[in-house]
Amino acid sequence: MKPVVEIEGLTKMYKNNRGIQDVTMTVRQGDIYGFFGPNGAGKTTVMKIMAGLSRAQRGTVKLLGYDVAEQYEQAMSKVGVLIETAEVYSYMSGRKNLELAAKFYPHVTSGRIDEVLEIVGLTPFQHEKAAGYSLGMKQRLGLAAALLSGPELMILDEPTNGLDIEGMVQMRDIMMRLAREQRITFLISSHLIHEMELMCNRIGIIHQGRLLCEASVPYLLEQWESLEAVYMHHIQEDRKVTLHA
Ligand SMILES: Nc1ncnc2c1ncn2[C@@H]1O[C@H](COP(=O)(O)OP(=O)(O)OP(=O)(O)O)[C@@H](O)[C@H]1O
Repeated sequence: MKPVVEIEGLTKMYKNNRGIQDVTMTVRQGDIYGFFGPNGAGKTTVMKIMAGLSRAQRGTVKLLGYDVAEQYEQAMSKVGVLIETAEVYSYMSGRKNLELAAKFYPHVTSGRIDEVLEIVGLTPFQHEKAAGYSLGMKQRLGLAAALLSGPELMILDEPTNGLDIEGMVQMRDIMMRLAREQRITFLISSHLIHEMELMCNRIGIIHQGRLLCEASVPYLLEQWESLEAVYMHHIQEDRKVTLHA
């Protein structure tokens, strides 16, 4: 499978000496790649650099073969992004929010807005003000906005964060259906390991700014009882290395 995301040696350290160090990872076409790490591990930092919202000090990011820092427009042309919580104008209806987002894409038609509303299950609520939407509905509206341009790759930072069980299941079902039926590749960050186990075929584990492991989920589950066990093993090994360094 050809790589859709190629990240090499990505480093960005903030003044407080936190950040990410030498992160190298690969997402292949058709993956639902789980980018797993606890709070503060560095997931958002990596994703912001990927989306061109922040600059790395070292390293490169290629999306669909294009370097984000040097060929930004080509790199992002088939990429949908949802970083942190969806930006939703609550005084507008769900549909009006999408019409506003569609202005960034000259080729997006009103028919495409109908399609994405249908995909995320918001068709019956499209004319209601977003102020009355639940958090899950707002996240699904954000997902719809990210889908407008018909992306091949979706970069989603904690898309299920803060959702209740029903909201999580709905979001997960939509993403898995899009991957299966529309062959969209997903890079999804989360601090919920069970979510990753249910949804992802590959996983990258980041801890304190460093990628500790990248592997296929079925391969890991042949050797370990759960991804939680994989994670605990890797952070314990990492602590030993840090202790002896
Ligand atoms: N602008 C900033 N200035 C200083 N430190 C920052 C800044 N942004 C992030 N950090 C620090 O860098 C580290 C990585 O943060 P990041 O937000 O990328 O982690 P995360 O894995 O996305 O965590 P979370 O799930 O809590 O969002 C954290 O220790 C955080 O405190």
